[in-house]
Amino acid sequence: MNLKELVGEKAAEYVKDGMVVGLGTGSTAYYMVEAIGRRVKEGLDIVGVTTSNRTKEQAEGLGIPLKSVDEVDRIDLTIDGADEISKDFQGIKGGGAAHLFEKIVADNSDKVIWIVDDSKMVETLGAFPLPVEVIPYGSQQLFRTFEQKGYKPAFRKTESNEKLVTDAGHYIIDLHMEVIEEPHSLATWLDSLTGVVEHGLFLDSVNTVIVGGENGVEILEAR
Ligand SMILES: O=C[C@H](O)[C@H](O)[C@H](O)COP(=O)(O)O
Repeated sequence: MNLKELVGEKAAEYVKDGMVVGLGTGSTAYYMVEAIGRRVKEGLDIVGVTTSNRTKEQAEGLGIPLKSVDEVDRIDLTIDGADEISKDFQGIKGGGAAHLFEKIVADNSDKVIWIVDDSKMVETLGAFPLPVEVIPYGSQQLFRTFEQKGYKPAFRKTESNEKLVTDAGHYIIDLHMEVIEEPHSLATWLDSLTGVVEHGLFLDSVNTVIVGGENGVEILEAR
């Protein structure tokens, strides 16, 4: 079993009958969705809320009952992957371009679990490029603003070298900052920019991190 599968299966154990469960996106979340799908086939009674078209297709294929985020009062638990997690449990997400829907689902969840392998645990955020989801109209102007700040922006591209379009119809500009000393002030600044829909800084968001390493699974309580 690889580390992504290990943490995915561990996280699925947190899901109980009657829960509304946020289903994250990515190669690690994939295994969690598979594990929940197996439990649903065995009789687990839950409703899933997906965070991307990819996860929706996977969950539908597994027969997991689904509702949209707007059809539920509240989400009991969301399980998702992450791209980087700092010592104080702040995170970067969006490597799979799903962070807008993921943040909406996380913000409406009573509890959030992230599942990662230990290579994602870092001292300080920033080595992973920070995804910023932007409205196409005016996006070149935002690109210039990021360039002037020295953030080394790059539009996320598809394999055919087109600008990637997210599930919500936006572009992504990745910021290559190397080190993010003050994630909260950066988040406040990004939030203030017209045309920025959402960025990949998930601050004070996670409750529990399940980390897979060569010695097995470690469970870290963040808050
Ligand atoms: O947009 C994608 C999500 O934020 C993912 O959860 C994140 O990129 C981690 O993905 P993976 O488990 O594939 O490394």
